[in-house]
Amino acid sequence: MGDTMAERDEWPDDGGTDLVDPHPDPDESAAESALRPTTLAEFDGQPRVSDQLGLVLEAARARNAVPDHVLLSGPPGLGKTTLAGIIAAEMGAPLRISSGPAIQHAGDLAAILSGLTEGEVFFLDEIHRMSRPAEEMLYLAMEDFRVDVVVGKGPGATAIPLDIPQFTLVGATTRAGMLPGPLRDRFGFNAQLDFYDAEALERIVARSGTLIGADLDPSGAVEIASRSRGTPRIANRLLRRVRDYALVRADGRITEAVARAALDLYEVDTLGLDRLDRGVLDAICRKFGGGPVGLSTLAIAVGEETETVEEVAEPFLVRLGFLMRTPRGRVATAAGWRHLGLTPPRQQTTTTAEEPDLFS
Ligand SMILES: Nc1ncnc2c1ncn2[C@@H]1O[C@H](COP(=O)(O)OP(=O)(O)OP(=O)(O)O)[C@@H](O)[C@H]1O
Repeated sequence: MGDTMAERDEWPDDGGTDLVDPHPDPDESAAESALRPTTLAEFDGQPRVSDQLGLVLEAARARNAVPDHVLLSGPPGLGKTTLAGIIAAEMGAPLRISSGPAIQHAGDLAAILSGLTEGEVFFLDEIHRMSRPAEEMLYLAMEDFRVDVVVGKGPGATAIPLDIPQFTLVGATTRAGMLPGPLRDRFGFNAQLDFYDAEALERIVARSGTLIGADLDPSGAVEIASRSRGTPRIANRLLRRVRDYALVRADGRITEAVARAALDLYEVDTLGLDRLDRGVLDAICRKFGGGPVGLSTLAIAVGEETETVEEVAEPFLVRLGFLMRTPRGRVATAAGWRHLGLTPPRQQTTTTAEEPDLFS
């Protein structure tokens, strides 16, 4: 499709094979589905969104109406797909799932919309990646529950209006800023999902542990949660790996010590940095004196593609306050130096914040 960097996700889908990569991994979809909460009451960790959404759904039920269209935005792995399923379940409605990149022609969208049943929830993932003609068709569908089907070509083409059933669109995007204003305005409710705090992740890990039948000590859940980068998808993935370790290398019980040993083995450190994250930070500090160093030089130094460094490792390092992207190149902060157990150079010690806030 020839996406430019600017058009692509800040959290792009690179296949998601990495343990701490927040993107979905197709091989994990069955395991993920088994752990999805199915009611709003079960959806832990986003109290503001749960409260507001609960009100929207309750009001719709009271009015015996289809709920307003809902826009969910935020980084991958925080529960957008899960929430779409919850909205459908809470409304007792079927759920239809598609994604922006899958809808390249307006006709694809017309086919989906005209096949919906009354009240159906239509989840459209990566809505910012839909084609322009499909997007324009969606405006009309969202507002008037109508699509114009164009028949014929050239000057003789005619648009035949077609009524479609009332439905609720749940749009999901990692880039709310990339949505055109007219599309954003057509959503009645707009929810921004945030990274989860440690306590919420602990509860999620404990719940998932019960569901997968793991023998999980609360201290083990704390250890897993603290290395999960504020992201339930990563927490569940680490839990599965730690469960395996506990079965093979210990007596099956996931204690703090077992979780720690397992995650050390998988090279996920106490803040959730993996080998690539640490490699990038280490190269900036040790090979380039803390920077600034250009992205391509840095990528060569760690033996990775520039895209991988820029899109997979850097966002989390920036979020932790360990790395700065400056016009002159990448710079390690004092906190970054300290995380590696190194002493920051003198001019660095005063320039940066102290310990990072992992979950903000
Ligand atoms: N609040 C939550 N409580 C418990 N589990 C959660 C919660 N949010 C997400 N999860 C779990 O995290 C995993 C990923 O969630 P989900 O697929 O909904 O994320 P997403 O935001 O749609 O990600 P993407 O945008 O990459 O598709 C699922 O297994 C789900 O069960």
